[in-house]
Amino acid sequence: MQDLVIRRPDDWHLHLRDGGMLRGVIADTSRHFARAIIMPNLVPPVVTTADAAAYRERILAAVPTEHRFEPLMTLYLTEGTDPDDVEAGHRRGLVKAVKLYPAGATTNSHSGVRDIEKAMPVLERMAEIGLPLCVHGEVTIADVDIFDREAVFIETVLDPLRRRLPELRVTMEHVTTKDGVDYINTSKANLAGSITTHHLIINRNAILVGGIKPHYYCLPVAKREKHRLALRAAATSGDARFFLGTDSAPHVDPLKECACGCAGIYTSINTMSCLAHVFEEEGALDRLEAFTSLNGPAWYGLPVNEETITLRKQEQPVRYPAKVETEAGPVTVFDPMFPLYWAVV
Ligand SMILES: NC(=O)N[C@@H](CC(=O)O)C(=O)O
Ligand SMILES: [Zn+2]
Ligand SMILES: [Zn+2]
Repeated sequence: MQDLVIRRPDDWHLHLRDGGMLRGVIADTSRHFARAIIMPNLVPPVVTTADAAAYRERILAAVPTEHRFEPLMTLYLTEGTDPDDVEAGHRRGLVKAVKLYPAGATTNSHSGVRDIEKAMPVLERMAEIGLPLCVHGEVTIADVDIFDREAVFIETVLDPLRRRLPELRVTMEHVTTKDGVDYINTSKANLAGSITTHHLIINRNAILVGGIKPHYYCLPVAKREKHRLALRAAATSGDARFFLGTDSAPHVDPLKECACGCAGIYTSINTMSCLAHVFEEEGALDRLEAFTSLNGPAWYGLPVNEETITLRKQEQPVRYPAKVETEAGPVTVFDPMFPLYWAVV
């Protein structure tokens, strides 16, 4: 038996959805995580400070009474977003970031940004007030190969934007490529990246070898092995620019297991077990805390959590359910394809 005590972790990219799904999944996060950056891609999206305030109340109402959990709210950037509303939400401490979805890039992104020019007044205001922009970094150009969409986004959208607005603080969310890791590593300031649990574990073979596996499909889609290795190196490096954003993204099974399945992998429930396994494999258990509990708060300007959690390596594998049952329907849990021995006790 081996114990690892770390500060309570936070999740810097999480989808909780709403209604019955929210009620079904929230405890899997609030059991282990103290805070999470909540993605605003509901239908309709969380666009205004008033939307975010109302959504926050719905989340808090769903948290089990025995858990302490703070949702960190984000606004969904549209071409009509009002800079004054964003600033007001930030000033009152409610809005922690604004999220850029290129229109059509991922789940519920149709209200996102088509022409970044139209979002410049908001982005300029955010640069002024120090409010981070979270980006889903993929282009949506039809003739760009889906495996290249992150690298092309960095070159054609993100880098030009950062040159134009060097003061804008940008979180590259769910980095999936070596290109992304390299871009962050060479940046001097105002850029950080979140990395998911699943992208540290699977490459694109998981989706396609031996039959099509919809529960390994997410966006950005998992890439080649060399990219997974670059993500592992970044996550386990201790470098303050990289931190955990699980991108746990529940969809009910019928919407995954069909002819046009949704993108998203549900990892909230077993993320800490998976991460301890990965960090142990990389000989970096001593840097797990930086990735899950220290680097994120530093980037978002928040205090670290005072509470701790204990991870224990057990003799027998930890049992997680194959599916989480919610009022909205069953949600399949991420299967790392190896037994997990680390449990949160
Ligand atoms: N990651 C995903 O595959 N899906 C996310 C959207 C996103 O984060 O891109 C979702 O909302 O389902
Ligand atoms: Zn995304
Ligand atoms: Zn996401």
